[in-house]
Amino acid sequence: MTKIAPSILASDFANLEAEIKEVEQAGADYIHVDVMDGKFVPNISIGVPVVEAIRPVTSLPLDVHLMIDEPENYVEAFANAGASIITVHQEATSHLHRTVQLIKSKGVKPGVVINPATPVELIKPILRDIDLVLIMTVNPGFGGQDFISEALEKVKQLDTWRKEESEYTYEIEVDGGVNQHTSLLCKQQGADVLVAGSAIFKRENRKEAIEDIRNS
Ligand SMILES: O=C(CO)[C@H](O)[C@H](O)COP(=O)(O)O
Repeated sequence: MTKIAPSILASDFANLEAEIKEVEQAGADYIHVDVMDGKFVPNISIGVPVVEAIRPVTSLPLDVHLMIDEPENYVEAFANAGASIITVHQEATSHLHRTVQLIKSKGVKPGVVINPATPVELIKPILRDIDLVLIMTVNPGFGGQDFISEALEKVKQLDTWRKEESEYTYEIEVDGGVNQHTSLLCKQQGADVLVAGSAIFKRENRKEAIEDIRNS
């Protein structure tokens, strides 16, 4: 069954605990946390204290997407705050292998994410070391953007590689512009986890929203 990771970027921050509990009850599999530094992406969102604050309010894995330059400097802080998965951008560090090993050493699952214009071949050497690959279908930084369908070729390639190579155990996650229509395209190419912000939190009925995305 396709996993659904609601992105709290689109939630009501004044009621974050209630928002998280509602999507957990509604069947979410991960809570997706978008961390932005105003440098790697042109926006600032949430940081370590928020991850620490939400850790006790849900039993779901916290899927922490670091949209920050030199993420290696913050791995320990997010691990200590309670991240279950830490995903770093290939474009944001000169030391991808070292950063992935650092995440693992903290007992956290490592993920690698690439922007829409980044070729998937660039991360092939790291695939056997990671638990998750995140394919961006928008340019990161903001919720509510249009889905870039060209990026789906990379989902298909990742699915092909993992069918050919038993050492690859990564989940394929897609993020950006995912809704009940675009979700079908993602699943058809082999995506396992779908991140959705606006399509879940901007709807009154979160259960229906999650089911519509999962069952499209
Ligand atoms: O990483 C992100 C933005 O950089 C968000 O997770 C993503 O954009 C989700 O928002 P939406 O579903 O509204 O597109």
